Amino acid sequence: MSNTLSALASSSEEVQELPALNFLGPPGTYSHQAAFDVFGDSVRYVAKQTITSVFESLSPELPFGIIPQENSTNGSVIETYNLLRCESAGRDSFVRGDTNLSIKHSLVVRENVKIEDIEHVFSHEQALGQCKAFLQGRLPRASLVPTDSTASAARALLNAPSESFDPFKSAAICSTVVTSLFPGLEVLHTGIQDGESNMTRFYIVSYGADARVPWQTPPIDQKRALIRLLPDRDSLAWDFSRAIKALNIPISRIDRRPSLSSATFHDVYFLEVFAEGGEEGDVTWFDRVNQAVEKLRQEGLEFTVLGIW
Ligand SMILES: O=C(O)C(=O)C[C@]1(C(=O)O)C=C[C@@H](O)C=C1
Repeated sequence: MSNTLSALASSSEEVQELPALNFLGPPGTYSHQAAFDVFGDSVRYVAKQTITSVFESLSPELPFGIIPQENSTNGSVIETYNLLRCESAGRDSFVRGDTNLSIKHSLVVRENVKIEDIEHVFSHEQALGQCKAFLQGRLPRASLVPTDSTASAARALLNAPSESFDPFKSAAICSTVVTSLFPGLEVLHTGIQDGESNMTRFYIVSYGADARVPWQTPPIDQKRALIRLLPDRDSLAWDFSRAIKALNIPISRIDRRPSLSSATFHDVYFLEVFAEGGEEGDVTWFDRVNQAVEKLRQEGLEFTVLGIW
């Protein structure tokens, strides 16, 4: 896996012709690995610095992307839901599928750094949140520093020492893959995530609802859709069951973020719906979702379909 990821980080002419897929870089992030599992060598991988820039860079030239959506230990990825609040979601960019990756974190240091030397631990805030027990048990006094990604935290350890940063007193939490991509780093501990199973789910996103997704290993037929709902009143005075009754379709999860309006306690809701038992019958999943949201329209509720897959 690591060799393949590093090969993909280089850009041959053949690769230049493949459809581009934005991922949270640098190479070696979990987003990169999750993308590689489903797209293999069918896309050109374009590393972006943040989850926000993965999403905001979607365009006819950079039509595909992958963004983390939730983790089984640490919960929803807030940056992703904040992006899904924007007007461009459901107008220009759409969710086209999802994929899961089992996440095994390692504590990585610059060669020869010992655990007793570590004063600072760098990583993406999701990874820091997924390793709480290890950090409290083994590095209770270390300061925890959030970074744009797990691999960028590891790569930063190779920087020269400066007044504000000492790589010889620092560690990163990331995948072991990173040590083969960035020589000079070594693994101190593996499997440091809390709990036995730690899984992150990612959304595959595209520019335009119809762009053909270049799956190499397509996920099994998923029959899901994501609907963004915007109540007209403040969320404390709003009866959510109105929307659930109107939709009348199985709902697997509801997420909620403050809306982008300036009204106090005005929240936006994200409802992920699914076809029970993969059922279809005479009506396609696409039509079923559209019929369900038509009921929301009849109720006078404001909504946007962010993706049907
Ligand atoms: O930083 C990375 O490696 C990422 O791909 C991001 C991310 C996330 O935001 O959830 C992805 C999977 C893990 O849960 C930790 C971090």
